Amino acid sequence: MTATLTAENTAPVPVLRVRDLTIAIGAKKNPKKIVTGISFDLIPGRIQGLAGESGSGKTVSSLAILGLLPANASVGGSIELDGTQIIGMGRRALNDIRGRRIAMIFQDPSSSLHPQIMVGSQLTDHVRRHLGLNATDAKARAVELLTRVRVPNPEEALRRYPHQFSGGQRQRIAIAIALACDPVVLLADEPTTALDVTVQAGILHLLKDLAIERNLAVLLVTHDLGVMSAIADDVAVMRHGAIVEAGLREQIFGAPQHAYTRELLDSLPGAQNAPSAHGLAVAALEDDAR
Ligand SMILES: Nc1ncnc2c1ncn2[C@@H]1O[C@H](COP(=O)(O)OP(=O)(O)OP(=O)(O)O)[C@@H](O)[C@H]1O
Repeated sequence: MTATLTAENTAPVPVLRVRDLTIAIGAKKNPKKIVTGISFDLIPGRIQGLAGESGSGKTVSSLAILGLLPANASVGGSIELDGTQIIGMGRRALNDIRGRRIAMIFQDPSSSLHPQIMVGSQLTDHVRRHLGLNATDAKARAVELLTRVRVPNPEEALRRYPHQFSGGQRQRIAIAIALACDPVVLLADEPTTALDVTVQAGILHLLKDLAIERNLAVLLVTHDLGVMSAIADDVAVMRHGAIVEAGLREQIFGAPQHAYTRELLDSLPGAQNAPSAHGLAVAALEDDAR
């Protein structure tokens, strides 16, 4: 019998599935509802954007994926990594997933870098701990990673401290550490918000390339629709803890259905020409390591 190719069996398989995620934080008697039932998939090689104004619940949602919410948070729904439920998982199992299978980069790269430890040790400690490499192989891996994220003079960079690099280079180093153990999911929370626009474009370009070449499923959390339009493949728009609209980037930017999405797009600088003419989108494709 010949197999029939249907839309169903050719659909990409998500590596991470979020279903009806609810998050409340605070005292048991009167918790504050922060996320009210969101669903999305992360697919290898694709960038899923989570957009929305400040306070809409984007960061809290991504922290839930890492099991990093405060102790007074209650989480409902389902978050499955390759079919394994993350919600309610024990601390040991979560620690094993964090950094190894799911990595994260933040707005401030310094928060993932220790200020008093040389960049080389931070990278090699990470791969030695998680991958069990010996010192020589760990160093080779560190150089390879710094080369890939385009930190200049990688051998020398290993012996420098984070403060000796620019903000953009620090974010590149944070990305190298995040990728050190070949994660399948990368959570990127406002990864370029602290950087100026020309540097932003280089980092966005890098994230886009890495997603494709490593078949990495990326969740890009940002309030900045310019950043979103530059690299996201799929976009979900959040408001007050709910997803109000989701779809392909072209649909969301070209034909937004929800009034709130239109409002956000109208508030973009140069909105009358946006989104395709947005400077970042163009710059991200043209720019190189800066
Ligand atoms: N530990 C906490 N305790 C209580 N409330 C919290 C806690 N962390 C976040 N919140 C609240 O949850 C809501 C969503 O916050 P979140 O940081 O997810 O928003 P966001 O969409 O990522 O916005 P931003 O871009 O400003 O970070 C906010 O009202 C915030 O005050």
